[in-house]
Amino acid sequence: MRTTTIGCGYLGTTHAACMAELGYDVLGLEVDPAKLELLRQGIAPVYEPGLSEMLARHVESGRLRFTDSYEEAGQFGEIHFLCLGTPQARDGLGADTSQVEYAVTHLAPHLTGSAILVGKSTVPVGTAERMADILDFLTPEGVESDLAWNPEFLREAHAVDDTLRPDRIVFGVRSETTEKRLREFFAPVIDHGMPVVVTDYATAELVKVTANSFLATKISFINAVAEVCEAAGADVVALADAIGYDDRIGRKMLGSGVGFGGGCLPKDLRAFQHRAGELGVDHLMTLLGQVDAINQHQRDRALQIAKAMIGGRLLGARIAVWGAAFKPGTDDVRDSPALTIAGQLHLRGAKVTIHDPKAGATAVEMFPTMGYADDPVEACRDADLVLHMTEWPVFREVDIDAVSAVVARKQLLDGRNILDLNAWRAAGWTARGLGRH
Ligand SMILES: NC(=O)C1=CN([C@@H]2O[C@H](COP(=O)(O)OP(=O)(O)OC[C@H]3O[C@@H](n4cnc5c(N)ncnc54)[C@H](O)[C@@H]3O)[C@@H](O)[C@H]2O)C=CC1
Ligand SMILES: O=C(O)[C@H]1O[C@H](OP(=O)(O)OP(=O)(O)OC[C@H]2O[C@@H](n3ccc(=O)[nH]c3=O)[C@H](O)[C@@H]2O)[C@H](O)[C@@H](O)[C@@H]1O
Repeated sequence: MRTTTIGCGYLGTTHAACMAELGYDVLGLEVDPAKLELLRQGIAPVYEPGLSEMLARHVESGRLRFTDSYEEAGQFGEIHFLCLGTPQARDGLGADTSQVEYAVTHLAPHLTGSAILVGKSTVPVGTAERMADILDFLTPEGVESDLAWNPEFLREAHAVDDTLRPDRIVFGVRSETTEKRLREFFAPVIDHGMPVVVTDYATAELVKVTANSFLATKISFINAVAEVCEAAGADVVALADAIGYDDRIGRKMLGSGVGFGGGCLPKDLRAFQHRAGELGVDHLMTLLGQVDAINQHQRDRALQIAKAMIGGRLLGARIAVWGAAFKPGTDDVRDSPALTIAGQLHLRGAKVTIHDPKAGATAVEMFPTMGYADDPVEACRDADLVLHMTEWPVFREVDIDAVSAVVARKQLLDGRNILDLNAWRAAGWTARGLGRH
């Protein structure tokens, strides 16, 4: 069977390669010429563990191809996945759905046979209904079309595995025929006992933003508690372990530190906040606003602590920053706490040197004027302070003596509350976390 993936960024590239892995003939559509060129050569435009090998293999075999033509995509297959970006709107908190709307508008006139458009992008509730109206209006006579919303829950750094083995699938549909066809399409993924939730458009759209907002709330909650721990002399890591043993709470997403970033959690939280406001649900709007504010505050807090550690004067101070990606396992620096904090220090006159195992190139694109080093120890040469901002394993495994030998002052701030502070202290360092002993 043939299928298309419209929009080949972090989500779409993984989706396209994984659908080829499941045995489908896949055509990916991407409008960015630089990305398209890479994709056509079988090179992933983003770093994601396991993705580049899979992509190269399927491009080589011809099972996976790429185009920038909506006409070709419309005629290629009958199931079309919409993986377009939905960034935060330039003029407010809401989501910009123009890429999705463009795709539906340009794909619909070229559809053939009996086509289904399957939205995977994260959108404000009400978008699918609107897209279905556009689709109905633009579908050529004699062609059958339908729209489904199938939100995506994959995590970057685990994207391939999460796509091939998701923990649930949600289908927002308006017809049983479409549900049946989607179940058939996803049959290789729908494992025995894996929950499949079939629902309406609005619920499917809301499941996605609710899930991300809940995860964000957990993180902001523990970070707010970390500040209490700091004030009271308690340890937030031991606290999170203790509450996490309760199954009803769980330890996941209770990692404290500089907070959440990335291309999704922050913008989805804000878009949901905005939509809740539009729908007149003020309590939710206020709650989500607080979650966002607490998260932003973690970055300021880390900045203030860093400044205090070097005696209050950033101008001319040398600061090593370990990590640029918004989390380990990716080269994605969108709304990254590490890069935001590094950028702020740089703008205030500090000489910042960053090392990130995979996100160096994407970070340079965003902040070309900061310093970059090829390894964690080199980043620390002559540093007055080392900031651990993204918890790549290489930073946990670093040779403390080697770092001690190159720094100007032995000072460490662990912004992810994950390093063994006592080991650093034993080597003569002033080492601190956020809300931690
Ligand atoms: N990145 C992730 O881990 C996840 C993302 N999502 C959602 O999936 C959607 C896509 O996210 P990402 O892949 O991260 O965004 P992205 O920005 O990396 O990818 C979007 C891609 O679409 C392309 N594009 C833009 N306009 C186009 C058009 N008119 N026609 C064809 N292609 C076009 C862009 O050039 C880009 O490559 C968003 O709604 C996001 O919230 C959902 C779950 C996970
Ligand atoms: O919609 C999306 O794009 C995706 O957003 C998140 O996935 P992702 O952004 O890849 O990363 P997470 O692992 O959720 O981490 C998000 C941020 O929270 C931070 N985080 C995570 C966990 C934690 O305990 N503490 C914490 O600060 C991470 O450092 C990172 O900055 C969700 O986990 C996915 O289910 C969802 O599909």
